[in-house]
Amino acid sequence: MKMSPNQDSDDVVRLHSVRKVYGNERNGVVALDGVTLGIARGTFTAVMGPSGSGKSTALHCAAGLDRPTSGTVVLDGQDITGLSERELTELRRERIGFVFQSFNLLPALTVVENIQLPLRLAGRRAKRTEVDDVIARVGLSDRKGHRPGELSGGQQQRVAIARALITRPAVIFGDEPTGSLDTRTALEVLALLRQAVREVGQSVVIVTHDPVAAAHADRVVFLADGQIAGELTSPTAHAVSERMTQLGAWADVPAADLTGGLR
Ligand SMILES: Nc1ncnc2c1ncn2[C@@H]1O[C@H](COP(=O)(O)OP(=O)(O)OP(=O)(O)O)[C@@H](O)[C@H]1O
Repeated sequence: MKMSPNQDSDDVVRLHSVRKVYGNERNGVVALDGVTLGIARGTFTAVMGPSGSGKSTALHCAAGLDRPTSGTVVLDGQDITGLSERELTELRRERIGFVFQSFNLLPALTVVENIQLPLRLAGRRAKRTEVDDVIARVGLSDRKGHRPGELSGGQQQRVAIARALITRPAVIFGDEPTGSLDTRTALEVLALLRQAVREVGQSVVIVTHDPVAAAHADRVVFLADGQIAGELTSPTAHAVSERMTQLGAWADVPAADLTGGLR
């Protein structure tokens, strides 16, 4: 395993000078413009920022779903920037968990089968106790044989969380994991993610537009115009909203100026 010289050993993810340009450098869209960011292991991080600020791109680069144009990404101690497609697929399958806004469950499979799927794909046999334990943790022990279509949105997202937890990944990435849930269900899902961080030391990184969701995190990192535009630790929903308002109001100011202005 290759460690980057700037790697903090407690960082489960580290982006170093990550730049992502869609299209070519001259006419393309600069989605990330030199992002350097470390995510401490065993913490819950929320990424926020105005629409188009590069949040999803940052998450996709960190998770090996997208390749930076330049810069490096170190995940769980491994520089993933130079990996082949096959190696990236394996990495995503074995060391990363994903929770999406749209749940992405397989409709023909039962709850248990959906949760076992990542282990099966990795050629591992799921121990029944392991699966039972994770199902109990998300509170779906009485729904094991149901199919996704027979479950509420919140229950489906809980299946997705169980599926993400089953491989004990280095990091769970969530792209708007509560985006399609009502307030109360969203809070339940956030509490589950929080619990995974607290009880098993899971590392979780989510992108969200919701200050209440972000307030469940240990740390909120703000992006604006593809650059880091500040952060909050132990955030409150109010403080997050205020910062978002400032970022929106200052949308035409270069992000470099914002960083100074916010501190
Ligand atoms: N596949 C793509 N091709 C071209 N441009 C893209 C592509 N994906 C994203 N972009 C552009 O890159 C910039 C950052 O997009 P990104 O989706 O990362 O932002 P975001 O902060 O997640 O936005 P939102 O909050 O609206 O989901 C935007 O200007 C977007 O239009």
